[in-house]
Amino acid sequence: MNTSSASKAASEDASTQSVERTGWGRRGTGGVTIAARLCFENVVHRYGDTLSLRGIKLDIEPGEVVCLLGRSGCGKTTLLRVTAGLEYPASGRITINGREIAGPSVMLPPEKRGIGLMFQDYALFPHMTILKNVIYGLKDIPRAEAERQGHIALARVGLEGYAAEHPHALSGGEQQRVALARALAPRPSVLLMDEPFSGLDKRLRDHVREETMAIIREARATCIIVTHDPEEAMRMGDRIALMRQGRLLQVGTARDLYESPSDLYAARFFSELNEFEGVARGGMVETPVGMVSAHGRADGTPVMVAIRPQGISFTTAGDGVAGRVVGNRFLGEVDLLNVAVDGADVPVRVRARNAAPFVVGSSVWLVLDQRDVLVFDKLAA
Ligand SMILES: Nc1ncnc2c1ncn2[C@@H]1O[C@H](COP(=O)(O)OP(=O)(O)OP(=O)(O)O)[C@@H](O)[C@H]1O
Repeated sequence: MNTSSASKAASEDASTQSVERTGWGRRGTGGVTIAARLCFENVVHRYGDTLSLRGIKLDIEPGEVVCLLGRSGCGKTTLLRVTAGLEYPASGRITINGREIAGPSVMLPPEKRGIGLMFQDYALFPHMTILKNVIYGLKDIPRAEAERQGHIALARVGLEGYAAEHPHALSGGEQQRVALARALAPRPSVLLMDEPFSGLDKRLRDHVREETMAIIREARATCIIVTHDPEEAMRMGDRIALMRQGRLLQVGTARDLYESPSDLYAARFFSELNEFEGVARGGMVETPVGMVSAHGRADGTPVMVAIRPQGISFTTAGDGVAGRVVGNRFLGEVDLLNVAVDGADVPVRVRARNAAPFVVGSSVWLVLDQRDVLVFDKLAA
């Protein structure tokens, strides 16, 4: 046995063990995917003169779920399309388990990459049955085997009774699951999902999202999920990759990005902010709602201070910064108040519980929780 067949045998052995561990085999719900490492090495892409990806570097661990987050037009879909083989990178390399799938020497066609792709609109064929939709990508195996695997994939997503239906007979959530079954049927080692829940209303979305995550974890596919929604990214991603204008601005866990955003742009993604300009003096920065640490910045350094509305609370008269309530809106879990304070051009936003007594016109005193204060160099803002 040569080295490569030995390692292949080893990985097959590993996959057999994982069959037993995860229970795929016992429940007869289909074979496992061998999770893959997906690496981007300086990937650049252009649409004519538009630079849509400006040197993407990212290593995704086998079985890891990375959420790609960013504003419209930042290049999320393009990165998925380049990975899937639907677009060519201008330069750079993409590898799966060290094997180049796109780069200077190789450009594998989409069907040879072992990648499943799920589109935002599900892209189901309306004239085909659910089973035919699911087995659409299984062209290289005999029809009977493809149908067997199609039924297994439908069982995996809890739609075994729907094989003979057509897409229009299914709800939005069921169509989403058909699309997921189709993406998983060829047992891809990498699964790419473009805004997979955006077509669903909020209540259904939470439910379908949890189900989908359970299926992805069970399938052990390495996964990139594109989303606009930071909370969705925090709920689903092992890591979040925040994109801006064709670049990865920051990659890390939800906690990394929330607590230590790389700049004001990244911070704005994860919460509403009160923003103040300031200057470091004696290790502190003065803001209209109190003094905050300058985190070691030299005197005279211009900074932007960002304070989350939930980091400002009310204290007893005379203990904090004086203000006057100019707005109070009940949001259910909390009240959102606008408070006018001296030195702030716009009212300060405060999120607080049990704030009903603070009606418009009330005098209040504000105090800061330093955990909700972020300070950035002004140049980086
Ligand atoms: N087919 C195309 N031809 C020319 N430019 C394109 C094409 N597709 C996308 N672009 C441009 O490339 C950039 C990245 O687009 P992309 O669709 O990847 O962004 P996105 O982050 O997925 O946006 P959205 O969240 O709105 O889907 C944008 O400036 C966009 O206008």
